[in-house]
Amino acid sequence: MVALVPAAGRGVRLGAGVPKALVPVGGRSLLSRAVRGLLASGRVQHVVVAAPPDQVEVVAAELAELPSAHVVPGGAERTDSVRRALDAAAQVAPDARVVLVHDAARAFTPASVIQDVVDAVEQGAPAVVPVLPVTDTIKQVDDAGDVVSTVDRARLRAVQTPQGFAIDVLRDAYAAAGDITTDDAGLVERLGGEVRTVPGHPHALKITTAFDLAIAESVLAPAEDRAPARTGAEGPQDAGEPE
Ligand SMILES: Nc1ccn([C@@H]2O[C@H](COP(=O)(O)OP(=O)(O)OP(=O)(O)O)[C@@H](O)[C@H]2O)c(=O)n1
Ligand SMILES: C[C@](O)(CO)[C@H](O)COP(=O)(O)O
Repeated sequence: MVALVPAAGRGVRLGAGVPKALVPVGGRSLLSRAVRGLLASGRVQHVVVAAPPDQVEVVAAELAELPSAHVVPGGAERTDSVRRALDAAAQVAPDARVVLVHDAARAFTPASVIQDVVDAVEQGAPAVVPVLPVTDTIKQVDDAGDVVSTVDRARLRAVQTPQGFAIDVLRDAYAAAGDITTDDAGLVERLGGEVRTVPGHPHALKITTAFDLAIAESVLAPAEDRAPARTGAEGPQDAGEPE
């Protein structure tokens, strides 16, 4: 089993000043956590990471402890990064029949989600995505931002990663891809391919904004990695800090 990890994004919405994949949470980068999570699932033997093109050596050093992780330069769009990793997978894992595509930004995805996706592909589904029901009311608006309608959310799902594929299905989808898409299963859909869903998990959220990062630091990072809680015995706090 080979997993592709697109990690070449800049993280503009996070605004951390470094590529998002290299942002640490609890002393370990999002990328390192995502790759270790895939390997710890017990279902992934090889990982191909698409790094920001100017950070390939930095990313390789970040993953140096993980000999099953390989690093290639990513591209301008997520689709370009996945395509480059998929091409490299032919050398890294030539016998792989199943491939996962997993955002570095979904660094806290539970092993059970990874295992469920792999199981569904191995049981014959050509493409599998983990999903969550939409919990907010959804409205469609016009160009002015005025509400046009309220969408029936009963059949809406928010899509996470890892997304799993029979590797030939993903190769065919990328060979046919004309435009960029926001997810890989979208390319399979365009070819009329079947895409199955399995339950996702709130912890598999995509860390996109500073708020998401705060959630990761305070809730998702293992307790031993978190900054110690204040006891009140540390002495005076910074001026201006709320009591
Ligand atoms: N050219 C790109 C753009 C995105 N990604 C990866 O795709 C995943 C999902 O993208 P997103 O979370 O939107 O990351 P960014 O593109 O970095 O975010 P932003 O749009 O805020 O810059 C991330 O792991 C990101 O590194 C990638 O490999 N190559
Ligand atoms: C692949 C993905 O994470 C599934 O939700 C998502 O589509 C990525 O989209 P982004 O706009 O590039 O963050």
